[in-house]
Amino acid sequence: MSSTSSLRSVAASELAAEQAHLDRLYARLDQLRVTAARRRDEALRESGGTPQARTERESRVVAQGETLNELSAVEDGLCFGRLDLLDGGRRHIGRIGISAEDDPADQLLMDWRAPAARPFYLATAASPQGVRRRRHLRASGRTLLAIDDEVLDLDTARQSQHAGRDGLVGEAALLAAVSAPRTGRMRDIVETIQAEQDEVIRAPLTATMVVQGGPGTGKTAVALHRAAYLLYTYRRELSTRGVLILGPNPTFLRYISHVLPSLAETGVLLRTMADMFPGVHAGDIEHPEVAQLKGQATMAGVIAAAVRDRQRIPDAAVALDTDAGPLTLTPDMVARAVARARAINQPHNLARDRFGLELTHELADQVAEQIGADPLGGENLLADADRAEIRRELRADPVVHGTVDELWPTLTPQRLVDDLLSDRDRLAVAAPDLDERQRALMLRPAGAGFTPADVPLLDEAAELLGVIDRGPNAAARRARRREIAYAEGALEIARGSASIDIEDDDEPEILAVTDLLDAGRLAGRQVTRDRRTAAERAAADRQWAFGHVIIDEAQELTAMDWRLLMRRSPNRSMTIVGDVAQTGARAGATSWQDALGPYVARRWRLAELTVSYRTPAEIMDVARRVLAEVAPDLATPTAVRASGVRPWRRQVEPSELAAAVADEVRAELAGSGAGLVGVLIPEANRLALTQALAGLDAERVSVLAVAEAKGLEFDAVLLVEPAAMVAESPRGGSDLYVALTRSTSRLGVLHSVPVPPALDGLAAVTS
Ligand SMILES: Nc1ncnc2c1ncn2[C@@H]1O[C@H](COP(=O)(O)OP(=O)(O)OP(=O)(O)O)[C@@H](O)[C@H]1O
Repeated sequence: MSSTSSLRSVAASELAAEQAHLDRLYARLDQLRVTAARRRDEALRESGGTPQARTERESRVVAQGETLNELSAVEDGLCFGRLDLLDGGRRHIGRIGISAEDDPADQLLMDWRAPAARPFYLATAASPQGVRRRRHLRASGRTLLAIDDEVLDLDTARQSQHAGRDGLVGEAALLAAVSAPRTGRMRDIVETIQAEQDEVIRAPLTATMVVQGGPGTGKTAVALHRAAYLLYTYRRELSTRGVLILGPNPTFLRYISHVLPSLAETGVLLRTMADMFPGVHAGDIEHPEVAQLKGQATMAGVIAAAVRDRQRIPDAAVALDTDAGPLTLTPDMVARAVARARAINQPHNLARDRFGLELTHELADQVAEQIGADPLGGENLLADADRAEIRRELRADPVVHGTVDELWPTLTPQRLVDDLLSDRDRLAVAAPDLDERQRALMLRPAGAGFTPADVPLLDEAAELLGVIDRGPNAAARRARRREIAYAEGALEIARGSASIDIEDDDEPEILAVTDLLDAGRLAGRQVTRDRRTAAERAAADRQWAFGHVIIDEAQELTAMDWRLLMRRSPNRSMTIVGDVAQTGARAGATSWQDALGPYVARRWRLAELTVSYRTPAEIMDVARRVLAEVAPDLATPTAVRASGVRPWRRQVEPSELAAAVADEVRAELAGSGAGLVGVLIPEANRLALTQALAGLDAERVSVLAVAEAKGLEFDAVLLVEPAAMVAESPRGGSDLYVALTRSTSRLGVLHSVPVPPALDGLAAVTS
């Protein structure tokens, strides 16, 4: 039960007291900023000193700069709540923690991520968690506007006998937040996190957790707040190893990118799959069927076969004109050298030296045969030292070098994949299980750019090829990698033999070693002299092992994508966020167990989000009918509110469609509802509609195919020709479900051909 008090009904003294506290907080914030700026400037002014002193100084400049960023990011909504406890205590809750200048123990403001702030999100009248009253503060800038109180003490609640509005925490603040017009940038939800979301945000670091939830249930918001929570709680581990957040497309990354700084966090790498291979930007889009083929797990075998195919055994003997005289390289000699080089189980580029050595041995034996043979048929007359000398000479022989290059070339992943996808014969050898048509589909000209579906293939190739690291500090890097690999192995064993099954026990009482230590720490701290942040270093290092990996829209990932990501997350500390009902990619997931099973068996935890904060009840009713066809066993989330606006549909002549869409968009822009308009279209209509809408307010209007609208939201959505949208893809039903649920309040459908049956019930309007 909750009671809400507005500005008018709260005693003026109460407001004045809160404003006074806010004033004190802002004064302290200003003071902290001045101190951080002064320290940074002092460090900048210092000069000279030993290299170590310089490095330390630079780190201080970076650290103070980060502190300043954090302090400026919390200006708006610095303090948004207060808990009054049953024991008489009181805590103000805000975006960061602030203590009094003269007494660090005097906590003026509690960071929302601190354990003591948790009751702000969890306490209810039925389970008050020591809280008597929860207060939401609404401010504009530094001025307090209103106070919303919820009394959680059951006695007080009973006495007041107000009409009950149970279930949601901080209902007034929540409804205000979800009803506000959208700006095209995601906002943080720290003021109104709900209990089921809080469970996910504060789950232990080591878990592999899947967050399944329908559209608008806050999966993205929760994932971002989890990143902020983890960085706050496990700062030491994560500041060295970083957190990766993977999203579906650049528009989506732009949409969410400012949320984390406003949560006062850095050290996070935001990426799409297209950028997960350093040095390659996979910009091109390709046919969904090709992407599907490239996403299948069997492609790992195809890449392995492509690498083996580059370890060539000639069909016939080859004559070599070496400095030691003419020699004959037979297929048998090469086959023996290849077999011995493969037997050392090293990646292709690293095993190449061994191949060269073995080949030289074979050739040296031939030279020895020629010049050391005993004419009387006895043992070869050459001494070991003579043979060694022959081998040395052959190793330096340019003809032998050239032969090794030809038979076992040093390869980059880019070259291997490019050669494979642009050569019919190579593809036929490496992918015999694909049929002619499929291979023909995959073929493309040499040197054509890479696509996002190529990225995991490049990564697979890089694993199998190995990198010959010759840059500065290469030896140190190799040593470091060996240490981490060893440590990860040790942790994996510890993890595998843990007696607790995390599925069965939410709060394991016995700490496993992996709860205490990760490989980075086990192996010693990540190399420190590098001044870049963990995120910057991770971006440049293909083999970086992240401290935590967060994946949004994870249902879109293919089996090959998962392989890449699991390499970046050897400790499997992951938050995997998605909705299997919204899968658009043909090789995307329809079952979490199928996607994750190969890596974590059943050791993953499922959290479900059930309330939609975006889509109003009227639109959710329509979406429900679509979902019933797409995924009958999944439930649509419950809408947190109704908008009072009925979704509609209007049929027009095909020739009038583009103009009708433009008219509707203009009407939206001119209407009273501020905010964004999303025009969601089938690919086939893109050109006509882009032309028809050219010149309209680009800040507020977006014309997008469904794949581009994943994860986004608009105040009003116009859905164009849904039947074509459904027909365009084998996952068309899911696309329609995604499209319908992008709206926060208004939905209209414009079509020239009949709509899919699930939309028949929409109110039909004429112009
Ligand atoms: N506790 C909350 N308080 C206020 N707003 C919230 C809360 N949870 C979610 N929202 C808002 O609801 C909207 C939908 O959230 P979000 O985009 O994270 O959902 P999603 O589950 O990722 O959706 P989709 O599956 O469609 O991508 C956002 O505007 C978000 O800010």
